[in-house]
Amino acid sequence: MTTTTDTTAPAPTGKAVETVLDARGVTMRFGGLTAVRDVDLTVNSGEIVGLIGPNGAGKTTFFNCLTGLYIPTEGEVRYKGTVLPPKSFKVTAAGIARTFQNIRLFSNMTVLENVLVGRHTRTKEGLWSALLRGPGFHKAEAASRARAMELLEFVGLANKAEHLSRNLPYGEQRKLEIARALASEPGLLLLDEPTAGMNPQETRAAEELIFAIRDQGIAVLVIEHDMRFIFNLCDRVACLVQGQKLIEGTASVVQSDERVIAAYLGEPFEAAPGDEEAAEVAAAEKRAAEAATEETGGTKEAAGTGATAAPGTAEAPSGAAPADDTPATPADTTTPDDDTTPKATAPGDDTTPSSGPRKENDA
Ligand SMILES: Nc1ncnc2c1ncn2[C@@H]1O[C@H](COP(=O)(O)OP(=O)(O)OP(=O)(O)O)[C@@H](O)[C@H]1O
Repeated sequence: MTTTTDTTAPAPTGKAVETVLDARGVTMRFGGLTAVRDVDLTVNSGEIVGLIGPNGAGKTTFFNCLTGLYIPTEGEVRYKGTVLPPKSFKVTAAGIARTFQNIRLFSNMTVLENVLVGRHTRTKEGLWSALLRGPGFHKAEAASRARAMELLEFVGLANKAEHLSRNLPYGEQRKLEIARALASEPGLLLLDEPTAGMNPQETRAAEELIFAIRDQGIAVLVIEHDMRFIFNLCDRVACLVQGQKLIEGTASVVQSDERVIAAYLGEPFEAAPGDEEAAEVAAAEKRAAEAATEETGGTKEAAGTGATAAPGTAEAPSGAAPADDTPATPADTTTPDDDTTPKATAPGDDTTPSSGPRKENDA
């Protein structure tokens, strides 16, 4: 095993910085579509690195290339110096764990059982041992349960160990996914939109949890659309646009980059009316409608109905539930399904993310 070690910069812990993940020239093509093009990315020990980009930019595809779900068309991925095997369970065993954009828990299992499933790559007991249930099996099982409880304590779910996972609120299901990923004792944790569908309090708690994970010596690579979250959290951020890495740097460099702002928010439409103009139009329409009512002697109610409908205040689209806010279904943690199917979002889809880069952020 060759280990890539960069000793030029000391890690926060005082230890030498080690390159945990080294992705070089990763390209992933699906027929004629190049979802990821020649992307390089490293994650060092002690780091939290963010991966951002508009919908369809190739972030999840890149994650899938890192975790053995996809074999990159070109390029190479190394974990602590060793080229990763092209099988997701082997990647997990090597030391990379992940969570999914769409929660994938075993909904009919308890919270504790879900974490125990995550430990399978770290337990040596085989089929015969499990069937015969000898002393070795019981000892290993007790150790696994103890570790699983420790992890539930760590994420704040110990008091719900015996609950069915499907009964947990959404934010807690996401925490449970993280606990399950940690159960494989990874050196690198990949989080795909960990705060999707969370309220601000849950998002803040998730931020604290990820800092705590980093403090335990686990490097983190996180995809997120919530820019405030990502710029608060990450030591470094890389932005993908249409499969290519547009920029990589510290939060302050990336969040003030005009290309990132343009890619995320879209170029402002020059003639777009501001709030003031919209209010003026609304007032003018109201006056006109009132005048018309007086002339025709129509009812006040009728006038009000038509007149007060200011442009842009037409019935707002109903708050779309997060795409992954569906009850978790039993799924093999190593055999995901959704991520292997093409998504509806086209490359370059400029759907505005939930929040854009915030300059006021002091990250
Ligand atoms: N298995 C697949 N087969 C064909 N095309 C795919 C496949 N997986 C992803 N794609 C396409 O690759 C492009 C990148 O998709 P990907 O899901 O990686 O983007 P993303 O940045 O993660 O988007 P989002 O933020 O919406 O999750 C999209 O155009 C998508 O339709």
